Amino acid sequence: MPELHKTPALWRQLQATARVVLAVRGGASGTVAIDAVEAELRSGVQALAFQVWRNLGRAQALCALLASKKPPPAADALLCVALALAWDDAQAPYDAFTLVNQAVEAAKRQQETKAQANFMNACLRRFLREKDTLVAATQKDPEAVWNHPAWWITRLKAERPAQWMALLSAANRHAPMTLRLNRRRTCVDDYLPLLEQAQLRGIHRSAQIVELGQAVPVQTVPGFAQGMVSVQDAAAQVAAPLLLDGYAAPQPWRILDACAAPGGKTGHLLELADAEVIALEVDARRAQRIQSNAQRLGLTPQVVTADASRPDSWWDAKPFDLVLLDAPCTASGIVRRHPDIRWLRRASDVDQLAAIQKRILQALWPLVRPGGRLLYCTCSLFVAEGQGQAQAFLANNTDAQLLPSPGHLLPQSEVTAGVVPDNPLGDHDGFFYALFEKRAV
Ligand SMILES: C[S@@+](CC[C@H](N)C(=O)[O-])C[C@H]1O[C@@H](n2cnc3c(N)ncnc32)[C@H](O)[C@@H]1O
Repeated sequence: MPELHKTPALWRQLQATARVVLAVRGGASGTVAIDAVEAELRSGVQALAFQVWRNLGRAQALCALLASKKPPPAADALLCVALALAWDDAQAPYDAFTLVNQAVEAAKRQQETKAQANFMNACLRRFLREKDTLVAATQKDPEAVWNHPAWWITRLKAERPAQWMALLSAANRHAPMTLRLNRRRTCVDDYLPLLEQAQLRGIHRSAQIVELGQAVPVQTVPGFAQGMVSVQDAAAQVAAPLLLDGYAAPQPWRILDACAAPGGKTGHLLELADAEVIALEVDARRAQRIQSNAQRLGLTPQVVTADASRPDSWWDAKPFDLVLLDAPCTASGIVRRHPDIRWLRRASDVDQLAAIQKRILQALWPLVRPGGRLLYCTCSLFVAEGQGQAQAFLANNTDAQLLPSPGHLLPQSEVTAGVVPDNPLGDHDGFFYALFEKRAV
């Protein structure tokens, strides 16, 4: 008889989710930790883990009230998973009793938490009895209210006194699934009917941007396999046109996409321009993704695996017309898509990453030909990785001038003044853009 498809037991999913949460607490990225989950459990665990990260501040505060002594790491992670999923009836994927029963079952059935199963049972039963009082008691803890680490909240509050609450709320919402149309293969008029045939709602945002009414597995997006579309947030789609539009030097242009993997912006550049594009990436495994993404889109960048901050090791001394530097950053602007990031980062990462960004920016500037452009961007909300970086760069490089640039693209933003102005925009990730031109001598 054929085996009937069965959903894995919830206690197994909770065990795997707690392992993923523990891995991120230990410094692994959520994506890598979820990829390591066995295939049968993976999609369920991803949904649970995302919800846990969006509620982990509250769960940790509840855990501190319930357990006078912090349990060992594996038990603590499982306890936090149960509390994060059960504390709010409106969001809970299962009723609180089921979650508690299954979490205790999960604890009993694995070596690393077995010894704490009775203790966890006592904590979680008390939680069920006193839920409202306990939740109310966590209400004065900012980490519980905003579900971000305290250092992050403090930093955002200081940098954006008028917007920090809106930004933190936006970071806990779900992001839309946004497509970029490959204008070499389709256009809005041809593509929207394909979505309709697939019974998907497409919201037409611009010539190349279509937002889906609901997220679906990427393989089921019409025309994805045929390279008609890519999945890319609307803020990330600002990069290629910003760099290319209005650049008047004779073609073909020589373009460097530094820090290129997985190649989202490389593909966009090649969709828009007939140019020589060199896609540079320091991580060899990630560099392979540039190639496969470009292949799907029918594009041919030259992929080079090397360190952008060390041009002596890869540059052929031919200047670039245009350089796109999408620098490594805290990714604080894309936490709604990667809710683990806020728990992975440490306060010290901001300055460390800003120093790396500065080093790469300084190393690449001499590679731009006079009259050429460099677009600096990060998917960060923090000033040190955006406006601060751009201001320091302008102060240190008198041959650089700032062209009209969006500055910080903030979800839910209001306008504030500055050398690089903040930008008022709607529902997209947080990004920063500064476009520099090298004065012709
Ligand atoms: C923000 S991601 C780039 C995203 C990419 N531009 C896109 O649109 O798909 C930053 C990338 O820079 C790479 N990277 C970090 N340091 C680098 C360096 N020194 N040289 C080259 N690449 C680097 C990282 O491995 C990562 O793939």
